[in-house]
Amino acid sequence: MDLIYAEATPSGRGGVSVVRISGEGAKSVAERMAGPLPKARHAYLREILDGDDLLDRALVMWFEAGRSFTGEEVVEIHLHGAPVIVRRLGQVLRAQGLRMAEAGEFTRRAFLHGKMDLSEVEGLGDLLAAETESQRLAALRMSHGELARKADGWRSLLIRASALVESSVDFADEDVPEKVPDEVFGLLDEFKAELDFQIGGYAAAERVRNGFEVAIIGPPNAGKSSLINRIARREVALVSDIAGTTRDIIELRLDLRGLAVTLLDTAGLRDARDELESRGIDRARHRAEAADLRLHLSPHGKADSSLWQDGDLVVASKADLHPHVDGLSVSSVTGTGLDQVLDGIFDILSQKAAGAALISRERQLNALLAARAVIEDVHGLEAELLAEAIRQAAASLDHLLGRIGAEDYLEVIFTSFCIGK
Ligand SMILES: Nc1nc2c(c(=O)[nH]1)N(C=O)[C@@H](CNc1ccc(C(=O)N[C@@H](CCC(=O)O)C(=O)O)cc1)CN2
Ligand SMILES: Nc1nc2c(ncn2[C@@H]2O[C@H](COP(=O)(O)OP(=O)(O)OP(=O)(O)O)[C@@H](O)[C@H]2O)c(=O)[nH]1
Repeated sequence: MDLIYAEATPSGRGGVSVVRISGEGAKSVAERMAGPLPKARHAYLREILDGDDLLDRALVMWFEAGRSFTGEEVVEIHLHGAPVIVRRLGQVLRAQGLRMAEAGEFTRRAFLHGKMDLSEVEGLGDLLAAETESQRLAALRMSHGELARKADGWRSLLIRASALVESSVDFADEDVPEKVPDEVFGLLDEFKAELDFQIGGYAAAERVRNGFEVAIIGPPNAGKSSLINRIARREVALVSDIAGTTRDIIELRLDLRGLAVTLLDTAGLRDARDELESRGIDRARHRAEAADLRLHLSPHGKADSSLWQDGDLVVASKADLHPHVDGLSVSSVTGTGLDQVLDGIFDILSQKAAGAALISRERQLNALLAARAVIEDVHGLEAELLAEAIRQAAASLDHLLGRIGAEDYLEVIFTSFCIGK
């Protein structure tokens, strides 16, 4: 594989810029510029030379093939963080025949050399995209192989089951119908329970990864836009005392005490006065129905019964104008009650988040559903068919970890990566 390089740190001015080189010969490329680098994984402060020209004084280290992030020989040059220095180094490297890496190419090489499986690559992608603590934690677990280790455990169950089935075939008396040992079904039931647990917790994990949706709904002029503005601490939605101001849905991405949440401001619910308002209300209803939680907002703290779902939150608005009512109330003018409303949302969503599985992508879900489907009705199957079902379940696990069929998927995932990762 050819030698590639890229800036690993974000481009621009900063304290330090790291340029990474990967591929066979990376070390000699670096030694030509920086002098001898005797020990792998040791940082050397060196003058980086372009011929006789001093390019920078930098920290340089190398990693031997097989013991690096990509699995190839890797060099890191930690330069002063000025774009002009990075640019100059790039020129020198290209002059030596190196090529600038594509987005995700270092990680792709790590995958190709078995340093990471597909779930770890996905976890790394999530980690780089994480905006909140819960996203960071879930991504970190995934990128450190937690799902991969689980899947290896399941694979061991299948291997044991498969060995038991084989032995029942091998030693069966020709005249007596072979009997599959009960233990096989015990193992498969155990596997099935693990799959069910992950499949059952997929939706919550997906929400943690992509964010929960909370729709603020209520009659016109209830103060929905004012509330979302107060939470955003800026004017994301227009506020007016004209009923029916909000028509389209306005989204606000929030880090709510570590959870990623999208708040939706929606059109006030009433019999629409015109076509445009009517379309806005339809939209509001659809999004509200599909949301993870509805916050019913109105001056008197009444819920909209046509959109009510168990566990919804009811909040009285304009608390500065109205006497205290039972339950939650908020004033977007004074801010009274705002923390309690946010706490209320957080409590409900964090309960949902607590049910999160490890799998959080549709691709992962599909792999597990496929495994689940082939072992659904195995009880009483004869040995040959049973062995085949177990093989197929194991193949689904191979899909999960990208041992089969990863190529197309990698293309998709790496387009979301930066150059240098
Ligand atoms: N300077 C620097 N910092 C970094 C990275 C990096 O590449 N360079 N990372 C890049 O993402 C992350 C750390 N991840 C890394 C993962 C594996 C290896 C590595 O060398 N693995 C070898 C050796 C393992 C060992 O000796 O324990 C291997 O897996 O064989 C290095 C960094 C975050 N910080
Ligand atoms: N006193 C007081 N007035 C408020 C409060 N919240 C909103 N208002 C006022 O109520 C009116 C309607 O507020 P909006 O936030 O536009 O209400 P909305 O629910 O988004 O209205 P639609 O877009 O018509 O559905 C505006 O005049 C706001 O200034 C509040 O907490 N206290």
